[in-house]
Amino acid sequence: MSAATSRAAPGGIKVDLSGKKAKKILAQKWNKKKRPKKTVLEGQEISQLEIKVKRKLDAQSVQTFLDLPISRLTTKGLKDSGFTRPTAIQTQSLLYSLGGQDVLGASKTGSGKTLAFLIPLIEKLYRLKWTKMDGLGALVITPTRELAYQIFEQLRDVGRHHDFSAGLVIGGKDLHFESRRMGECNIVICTPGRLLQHMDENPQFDASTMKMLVLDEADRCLEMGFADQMNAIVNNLPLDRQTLLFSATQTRSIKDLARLSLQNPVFVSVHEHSAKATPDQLQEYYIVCDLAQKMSMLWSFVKNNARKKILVFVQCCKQAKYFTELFRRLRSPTQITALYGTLNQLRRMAIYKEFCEAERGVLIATDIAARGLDFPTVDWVLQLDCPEDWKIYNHRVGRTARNAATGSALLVLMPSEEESMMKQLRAHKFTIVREEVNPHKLLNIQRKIQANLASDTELKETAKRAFQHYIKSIYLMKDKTVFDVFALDVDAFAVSLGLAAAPRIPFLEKHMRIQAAKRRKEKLQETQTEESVDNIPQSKEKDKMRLMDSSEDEDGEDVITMKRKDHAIGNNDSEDDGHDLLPLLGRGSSKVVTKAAAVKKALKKNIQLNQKVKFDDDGGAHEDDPAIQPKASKEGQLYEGNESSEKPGGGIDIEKAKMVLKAEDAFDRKTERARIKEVHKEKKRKEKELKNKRRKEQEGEAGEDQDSEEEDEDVEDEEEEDGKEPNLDWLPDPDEIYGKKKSESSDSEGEEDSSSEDESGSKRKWKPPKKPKTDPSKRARVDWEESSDDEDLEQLHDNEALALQLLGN
Ligand SMILES: Nc1ncnc2c1ncn2[C@@H]1O[C@H](COP(=O)(O)OP(=O)(O)OP(=O)(O)O)[C@@H](O)[C@H]1O
Repeated sequence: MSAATSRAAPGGIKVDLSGKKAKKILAQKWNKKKRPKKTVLEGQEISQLEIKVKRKLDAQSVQTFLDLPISRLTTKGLKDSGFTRPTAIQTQSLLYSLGGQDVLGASKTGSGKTLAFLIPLIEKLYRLKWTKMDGLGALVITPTRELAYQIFEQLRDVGRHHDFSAGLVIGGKDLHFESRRMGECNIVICTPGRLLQHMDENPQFDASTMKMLVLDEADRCLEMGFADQMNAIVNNLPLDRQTLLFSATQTRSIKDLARLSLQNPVFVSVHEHSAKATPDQLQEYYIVCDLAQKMSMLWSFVKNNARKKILVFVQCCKQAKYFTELFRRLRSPTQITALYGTLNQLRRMAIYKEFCEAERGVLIATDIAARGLDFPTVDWVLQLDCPEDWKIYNHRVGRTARNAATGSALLVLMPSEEESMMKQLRAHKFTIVREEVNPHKLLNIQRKIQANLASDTELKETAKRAFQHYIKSIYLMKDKTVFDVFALDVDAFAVSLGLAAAPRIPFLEKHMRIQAAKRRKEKLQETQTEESVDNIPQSKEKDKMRLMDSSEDEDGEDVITMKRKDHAIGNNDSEDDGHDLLPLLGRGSSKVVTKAAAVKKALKKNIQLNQKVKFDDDGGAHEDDPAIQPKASKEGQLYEGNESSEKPGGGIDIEKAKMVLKAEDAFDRKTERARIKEVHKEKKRKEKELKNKRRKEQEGEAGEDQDSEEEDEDVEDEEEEDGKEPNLDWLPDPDEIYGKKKSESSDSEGEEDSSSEDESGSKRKWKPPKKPKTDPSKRARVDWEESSDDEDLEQLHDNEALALQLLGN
């Protein structure tokens, strides 16, 4: 078999055939006299094989691959690769697939499904006497690049004595580069995304000749959002093909796909009646620990198992990246690497191969490593973060204890995840033993982490992103019975990652705001229809909460720490029902209840309103309820006197009420001004008395003249105050300015006005004072004055509502 990749192929496999030179070689080989001779031999064998496959074989009679109707070249390849006895799934499925039937196969992880579909694939093309010139004969679709690569490697191994060309189409390379090679491939192993791209953009892609389709881990392809595309792919392939579909987990979606793509399939489920879902030799454990403990837990585990080969699963790429970088800085006692989707392809492949070859070490990976990957001799699978569901759990733990080897798996669950996840796992026949964490054995590395982050801003950024992406991935999880983002102690989690405080999580804040708004709208609609009086105090309470909450929202703080049992994304309203988000989001407080409406409702029910108590300067309490206080203005008194006649039929004359309110306001203002004036007068009087007393003591009679002048001044002031309506306090103080100028004149002669005379006492011509350029205090005062009008207006509106109540009595 030749491989249409640029890699050198071991074991006599012919390598990359492309370009003019390759075509020339191909033509020469084709013309060699040896070729027809070989074809005659092959023809004879093929005829025998055709007869054999039609015979009904008993699975019990199959001990080795030689017992099966498999070509000599394939059995030789199998033997050379170390495979002599087929596994259960291989025997069971080969009995049908070699005969040309469609097969839907399921078996435990590591039980040899890859060979179960590769052998019939090779045999099919061989028996069809497929040559390089016949184009595409078989297509294998698999979810991840690593898995595609692994299948490709196994194909090269077992098919080493055949003369087919095979190619990997997994992206990461130029589309034209792949296009050229695809035209020369008899077998293409691909990921669904890249295959679709070729179908859409590569005119040379021709699947019309195809005879065999393999869907490996098809359920994963469907989960990755390729359901429609997968259906489109299979519908565009020739109908006279054979289709094989294999997975360790059979789901509803896979059965739907099988219905579409397989014709009269044979269902081969080897371990269907097994008491345990996972390989018998796999030991499964779980522990419960808090999110903030996970870091120490991982470090302790790595330290204690430094001689082992460990695969660690985490929730997202950023975590894998951060943990790896951090542990390297902390001088991990063993080699530590990370495998995740956002790495470039070459790096991914290099890491994958490195871990395959390693005897010990730690690989921190996301779920791209969960399916199908066959890392040899993994001792431990540690699931630091809970898997999405039982299927992912199954695939993850399946990376150890493969093909009769032993292995152990440890699942770390948070208290909020335990009940629901364990229920799910037990329902699917996973036998997991709970272990207790020995707190004394946990190595606390928090200080070390913090120290590292303090000296490395890049690492700190990585930690921040790990935090945010983890929260986001939990939030996006479908199964809200297991994953409750609001149950997470984010502050403690941030600290455990070495961060001083929890970074903001804007998407979550936004989500919560949207949810709150939605609920408010719903509530508004509800309360509009049922004006239940019993709701009044609640509404008030909720309104208060809403206001508090909105401010909290804006700050973006304390959003996560509150508990909530579910938080469906999108429109899953029904799930939200019955869960209490009120304390934070003001759920149900959506109706904006005006004061007037509240008062009306209260009055209807004779609810006693709270009384506002005002304290005067001497600490005396006065009730400030306008309903109790008598009207002070003329208009008010008049209105009060005629109150009963003013509201015929119990109605309220709002215009009149407003007018009375205005008059009352004006009266209040006047009274207040008079009070202030009185206070000033009193103060000045006291000052004057004091001065007089002093002067009398010091100067005797001479002080009397001075006093009378001052007295006059005071009188003037008072008169001015009496007469002035507008407040002119904001104007610059002329005394201050002139005084200043006077003192400045001596310092800056040149700036002095030419009209001003010297200090000899001659008259100074008045000039409007320059407005000080910056005088914040005064400007602030002007602003305040301006805004006070608005406040007055607001006050007016508030008072209006109170007046309504007043009038309604
Ligand atoms: N007949 C066999 N004899 C010995 N070893 C085998 C045989 N068939 C497969 N193996 C080995 O068993 C291991 C697991 O095989 P394979 O990866 O095909 O399992 P799988 O069922 O596809 O697992 P998964 O469900 O995880 O994808 C591989 O290392 C493979 O080389």
